[in-house]
Amino acid sequence: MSPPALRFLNVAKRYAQSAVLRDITLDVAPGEIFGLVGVNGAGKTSLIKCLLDFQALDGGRIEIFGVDSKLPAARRPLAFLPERFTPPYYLTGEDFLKYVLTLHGRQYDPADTARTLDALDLEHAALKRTVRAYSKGMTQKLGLAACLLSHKQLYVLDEPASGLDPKAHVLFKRRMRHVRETGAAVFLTSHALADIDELCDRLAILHDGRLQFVGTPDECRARYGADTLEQAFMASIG
Ligand SMILES: Nc1ncnc2c1ncn2[C@@H]1O[C@H](COP(=O)(O)OP(=O)(O)OP(=O)(O)O)[C@@H](O)[C@H]1O
Repeated sequence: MSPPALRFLNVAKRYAQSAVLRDITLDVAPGEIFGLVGVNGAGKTSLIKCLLDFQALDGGRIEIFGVDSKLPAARRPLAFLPERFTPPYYLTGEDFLKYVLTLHGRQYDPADTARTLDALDLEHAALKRTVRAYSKGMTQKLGLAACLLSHKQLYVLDEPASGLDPKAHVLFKRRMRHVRETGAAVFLTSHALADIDELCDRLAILHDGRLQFVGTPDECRARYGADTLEQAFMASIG
């Protein structure tokens, strides 16, 4: 049996004396879109930083396709979009994509790039401009394009729809479904519960450092006797 795309096993993380993650255990399957939700400061970005080995764990273990996430090789099948994506301002969009693809060990493919830009509604001419001239939404689209062009098996996206206009938002969700069809896994955070409901196969609610719920949106509503995911979320965080 193939290993999960992501496995968190009894993960614990503290900052000084303050526990931010306690006993987090969770699997994400290949071909699954998984959403992590929680109030500001719940620990979502901290969990992602632990997964990427940007921060050391205080307990537990994280595996990426069965490999300990502390090993650099574990992160090879993964593309990551940070919460505040800020590419080097002096590069053109095209230079940035070429640079990232080099890091991923891939050739720059103009046809693939054009398709990906269309899929995110980023005008092709923008690639010739330096990133300093980009709006917030354009910058976010560039970051998403860089991830998608890597054609990885796992996408870790911290608030990927942040700053996207309504059209790009719709196109982004369409693209995520396409990614799922290829068998890749997506682990994303979002504050937009409507997106989570529409897009995610399963979600986890992180609160007070613990997972309060893990399951499908329907299971979440049923668990809390709620009509909407918003109501269920509010009930889950008490
Ligand atoms: N490097 C750090 N040192 C100390 N405390 C930190 C550090 N990084 C995060 N924290 C604290 O850990 C808690 C969780 O932060 P984190 O950024 O993981 O939350 P989040 O769920 O991603 O929040 P948001 O939804 O606002 O992005 C917060 O209380 C934050 O202040």
